[in-house]
Amino acid sequence: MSKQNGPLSSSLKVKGSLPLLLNNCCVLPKTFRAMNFKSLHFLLSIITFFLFLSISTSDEDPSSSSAIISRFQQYLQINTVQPSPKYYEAADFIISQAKSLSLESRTIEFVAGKPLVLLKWPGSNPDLPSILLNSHTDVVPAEHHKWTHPPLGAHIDSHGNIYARGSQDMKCVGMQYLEAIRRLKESGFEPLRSVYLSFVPDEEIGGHGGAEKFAESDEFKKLNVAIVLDEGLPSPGESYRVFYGEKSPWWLVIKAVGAPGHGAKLYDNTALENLFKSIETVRRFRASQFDLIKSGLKTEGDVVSVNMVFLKSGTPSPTGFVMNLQPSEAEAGFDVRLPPTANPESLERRIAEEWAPASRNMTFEFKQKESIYNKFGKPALTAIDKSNPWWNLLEEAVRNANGKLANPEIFPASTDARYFRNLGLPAIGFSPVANTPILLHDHNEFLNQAEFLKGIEVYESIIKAYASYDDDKSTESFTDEL
Ligand code: MET
Ligand SMILES: [Zn+2]
Ligand SMILES: [Zn+2]
Repeated sequence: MSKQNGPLSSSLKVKGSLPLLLNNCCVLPKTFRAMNFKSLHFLLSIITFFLFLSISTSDEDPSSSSAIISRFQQYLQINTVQPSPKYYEAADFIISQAKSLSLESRTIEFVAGKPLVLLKWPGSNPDLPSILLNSHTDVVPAEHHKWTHPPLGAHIDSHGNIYARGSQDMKCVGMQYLEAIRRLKESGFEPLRSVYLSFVPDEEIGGHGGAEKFAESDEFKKLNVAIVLDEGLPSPGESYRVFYGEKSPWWLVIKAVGAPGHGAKLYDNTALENLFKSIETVRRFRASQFDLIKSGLKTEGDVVSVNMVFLKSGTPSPTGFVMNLQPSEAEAGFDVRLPPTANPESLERRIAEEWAPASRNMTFEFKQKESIYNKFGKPALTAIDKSNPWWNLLEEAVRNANGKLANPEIFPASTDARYFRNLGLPAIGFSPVANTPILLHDHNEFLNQAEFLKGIEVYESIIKAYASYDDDKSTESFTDEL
């Protein structure tokens, strides 16, 4: 099920040849007098060679900004687009990064063909609970022709914006973790607690073959994790958004049936008429929830969101659809998300009685339906007060990196963090990306390279604070009290 990825290897660092070059320069005047033209030419060639070597090797310095950005681009260029992500390419890339950082690595396949890469930076006190930095390797599809730059190209424009699917969601975070560790190692920092990094598959299709199985596994138990960090959202402003809970996805399909007939005939009880009545009811509910946000009475994280994501009906023909036949079946799909404060029973009643009433022969099914409660029957929320030392450490660490946290929120969509919160573990959603429009799942997703680099410093500060935190009571209160 799981395999080690070979022995640890130390990082290979190519240094420039500047000292040698300077030595050459210093002896130049004296040597010059004693030289004929041929040997002078020879000496100049050598100098030019070392100058060239110095410039070209400084580009290869793994800590340089250009090397960091180029590694990010490489990861973005790997096609991990759902529904056919090239997971092994991503795994190979991550393992090669781990080797260059002397991190231990392991690949676990909870589902065949869906590797999860687990990296470890061992702490000096293995008895202390560990830190888990989670990120998903898959990305959602893109409509290539609607992008200004190809979604797998990682093109950098004149403003330094890197265009790619996954640049915000969430290959950026995976790479920022690794680059922060690179910097910490270079600074000589040694963690007290072990730091694990999990690169998981399938988040974008529910996480069932990835984080869900991982969180339930014995392998996970053995890691003795105290705190999980996972993705957040970019912040359009200066302050970093941060999340302590999230909405639960209910992916709902409503089905209508009705009498078929001539396309020219007006009659009652057609499938599409029945479906339209439901769609109108859902639309009114959606507007009522949205109005609560618009009026300022509630925030995005407090309301139920519902959006229609597909409509399916009609009788196909070689030229499109048959135009003079009213279909006998129709269905619509809705992405519904419930905040932790929702009343799931009341929403389910609403669906059965108003959105898909049996009185109109309507039926419904859930493609996904997750509880808002953790396994202890309590809302799956991470404490954001003094009772949670990890929260205070995060606030302080971000401040130390000259960043500011916005007020903590409920994540409006879903992330793998929910599988860890379900265990009663604290999990914080945080992407250190500010001054950036939110373009997750949108066209032209991009991230500015300067913002990406700044985020590495923020993680450096967080990982340092977390991995140094010396209190073995840090997990006790989280398993059953939330
Ligand atoms: N992160 C994705 C989303 O929120 C997939 C989550 S699975 C419900 O849509
Ligand atoms: Zn994501
Ligand atoms: Zn996503």
